Amino acid sequence: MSRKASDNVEYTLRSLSNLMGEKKRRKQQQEEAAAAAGERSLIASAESCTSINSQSTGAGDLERAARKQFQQDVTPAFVYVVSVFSALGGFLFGYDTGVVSGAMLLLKREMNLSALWQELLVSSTVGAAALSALAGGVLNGVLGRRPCILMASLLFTAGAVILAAARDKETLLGGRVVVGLGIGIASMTVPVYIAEAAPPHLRGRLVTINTLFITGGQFSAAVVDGAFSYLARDGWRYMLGLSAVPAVLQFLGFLFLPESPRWLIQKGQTQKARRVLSQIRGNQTIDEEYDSIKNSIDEEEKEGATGGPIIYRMLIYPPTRRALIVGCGLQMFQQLAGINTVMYYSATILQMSGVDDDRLAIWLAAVTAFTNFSFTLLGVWLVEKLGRRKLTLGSLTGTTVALFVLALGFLLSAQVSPPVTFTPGDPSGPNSTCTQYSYCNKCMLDPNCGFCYKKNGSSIVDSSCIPVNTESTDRAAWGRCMNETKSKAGGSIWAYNYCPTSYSWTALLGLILYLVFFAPGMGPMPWTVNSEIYPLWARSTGNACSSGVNWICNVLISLTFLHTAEYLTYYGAFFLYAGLACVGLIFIYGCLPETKGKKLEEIESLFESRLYAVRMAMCAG
Ligand SMILES: O[C@H]1[C@H](O)[C@@H](O)[C@H](O)[C@@H](O)[C@H]1O
Repeated sequence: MSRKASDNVEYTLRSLSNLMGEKKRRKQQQEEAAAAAGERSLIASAESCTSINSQSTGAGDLERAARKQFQQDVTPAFVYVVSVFSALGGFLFGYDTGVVSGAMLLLKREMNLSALWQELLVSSTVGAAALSALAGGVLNGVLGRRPCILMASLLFTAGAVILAAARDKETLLGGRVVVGLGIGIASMTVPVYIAEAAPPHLRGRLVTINTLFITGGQFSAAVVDGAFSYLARDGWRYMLGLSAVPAVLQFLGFLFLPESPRWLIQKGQTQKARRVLSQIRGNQTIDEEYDSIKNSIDEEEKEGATGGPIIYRMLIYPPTRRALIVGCGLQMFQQLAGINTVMYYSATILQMSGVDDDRLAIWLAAVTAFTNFSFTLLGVWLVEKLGRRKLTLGSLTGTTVALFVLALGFLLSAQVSPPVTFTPGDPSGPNSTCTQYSYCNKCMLDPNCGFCYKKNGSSIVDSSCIPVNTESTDRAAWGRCMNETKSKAGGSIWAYNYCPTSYSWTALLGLILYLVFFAPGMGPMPWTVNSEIYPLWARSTGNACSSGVNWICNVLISLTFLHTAEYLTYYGAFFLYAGLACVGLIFIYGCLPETKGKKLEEIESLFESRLYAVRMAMCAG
């Protein structure tokens, strides 16, 4: 692209930002310095968790008023443009991880995929994301944030094209790995980039927007899956290929967006860093911010003279070691609380609750994704009001209760599981285990069997356990439920993966409660907190490790869910997640400090030994 074209687009982006912010800024220019000074002293006074509790006092009112004034005065719209273009990486993360379940329904028929290949196509992306998130630490440190985001958008685009054009399953696998590599890099770079560009009072909100985009991507994927599921052929090509659109948009946008000023200062590119800082801070004076970043880098360089790989230096230096434990712990408990299992099995949970139309279940899964999205929006609003700590603790407490309700729902459903009342002759011979089960619950837990029944009013009659069709789980291998999958008046109903009981609403209640509580806090906070708790020299590596932990735990939970459910039953699996969430609650209560409103350069001190212990005791008290 020519220099002139690049200048034009940059000019357009700047004009867009100016249009949104300049007028108001000029009008209130004289008041800026006073408001900024007020903000700085207020931020300094908000040092400890206890000061957050003082919001109802007169000082709290004053703080709120000054903060509001400050935000109106000096937040240039350019920082929002930067955040939204970066968060397209989050959108693609959500879209590409979410779209595959709907695409798989069509793919497995058209490409005749075995269960192993289906599993491979889903988990190869998450596995590749784990690897590239870990590698992203080195890339971020060496190349900078901007080239990494550009690289991720290229990978997203290439992956989408490969997938849309694939003629065989091997090419599909290649495409899914390429997309996974993009997801991993984007997931660790975007939060860091936004956090480094944002002003302290907006940082939490802007980084949380990235998670809003992740859940927005998951919701869009569910809608696209629903819409293209009506296409008899090649619907999956559109589902998988459409992600090229936001990927290309992000690539083009990032050709004109700047590198992170903190990375530039670290690399000694001071003139460029100053230019970028003034670009993202508008007319606000940047000297103080520049000096504070520069000083902290100089200090880090003095302290970090010990040498050795960054991860080693992080581990031997107590503040960064503590930050790493907090960051990785948050990401681990986010996944161990089972979000992706709950999302993935939402259709099953909904079917359990009496939705016995497949297509309706797909659309209701979109409603689930929308609930996750809209409650993440609540998180965007709450993060600068409640702070990270309160929001995370409140969210995980609710999530734990919801997991108990979900488990209870499955338990009650298992206890009142309908019996098998009718055992038809088995054409596949006496070897089928399915026809030997006497209750639906046993039948449901065996992946090879399904429950075929009729309804007489509200009672279940003529019920049998029959092997599932090898081509599709939405019908039986033989017998009455071989053709009929839906409930017609007096017809047979095929229940795969669930049992029809009158307690299923409890699981539905658990599902709704889960999303309402998880989405505003446990969904976004692990990403947000990780983007801010490490000093600059350790930021890339810290985020690479914690994102890697997130993806590894994601694979672990998704791959083991079915086996866990087989050994422990469904309710056992959800009781296990609830137990893990309780452990997470204790961990977060004891270790997560409040970072709201602090400059990135101040946050390291929160993890210094004596202060850390005192602060954590104060927060806990
Ligand atoms: O923060 C996100 C979000 O909560 C998503 O819904 C979930 O699928 C991801 O695994 C998680 O990292």
